[in-house]
Amino acid sequence: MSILSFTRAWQALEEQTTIHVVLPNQIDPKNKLQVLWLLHGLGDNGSGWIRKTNLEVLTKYTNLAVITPEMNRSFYMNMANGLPYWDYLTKEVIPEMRKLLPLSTKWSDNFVGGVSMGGFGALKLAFTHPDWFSAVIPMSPVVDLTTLPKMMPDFRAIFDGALPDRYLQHLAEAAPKEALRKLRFYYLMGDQDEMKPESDAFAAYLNNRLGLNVTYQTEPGGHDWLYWQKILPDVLTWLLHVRLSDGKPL
Ligand SMILES: N[C@@H](CCC(=O)N[C@@H](CSC=O)C(=O)NCC(=O)O)C(=O)O
Repeated sequence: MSILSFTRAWQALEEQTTIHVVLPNQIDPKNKLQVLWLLHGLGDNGSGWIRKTNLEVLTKYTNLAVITPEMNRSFYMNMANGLPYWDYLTKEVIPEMRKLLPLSTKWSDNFVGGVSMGGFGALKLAFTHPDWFSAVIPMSPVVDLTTLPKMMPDFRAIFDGALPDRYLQHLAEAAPKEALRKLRFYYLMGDQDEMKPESDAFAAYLNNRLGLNVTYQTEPGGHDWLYWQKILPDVLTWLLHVRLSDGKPL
């Protein structure tokens, strides 16, 4: 595997960020790579996935590019008193990385996942751009923004006024239902995670109210990297099944 560390300035942010990329050794120029966009949580950065898991070893067997954008403490938003990270991600990072690397742009070849704040980001990307990804993997996602003050003392950098209630539900309800129902979700949550009751309810809402294809897996685990590094092999195995079930050679 190759690990690239890609640093440059971005127009939306007017500052430098570093994006980490895991690439397979064998790249066939005729077949563009399938991509897992893997999002980090609060207090972390894109390097977290590389430093705190065995991502490099696991992806040796998956022939997949993995991209971990740097999103700072943005909650995957254009911040009210900060930088427009959502625009940077959706209008710059994803299109630019696709220009620079041999990445497939097809819906069926793109997958998005993330932990905690990054799980929120993965759900937000799926609901706002359901035609960009075919599989969505929220791991211990924050699904209720009204709980933000408990975890993030500087939440006013993101939201000026009242915290949005049912933010993800509104996005999901506004998304084209046909496109949403084509997505496959693998939603993972630790039993010891304080946010589990919100996720139990949110996963049930996605499955039962919206009729989405959501596999909700809960097991012993907290809101931490011990749990996330433990579930990463399950995530990549589930993704392999999804990719193989599409009938394409990997
Ligand atoms: N109150 C802290 C919260 C930081 C924190 O615990 N972050 C978790 C992810 S939680 C959701 O996004 C984490 O994994 N941090 C990195 C680590 O290595 O522990 C704050 O305001 O930052």
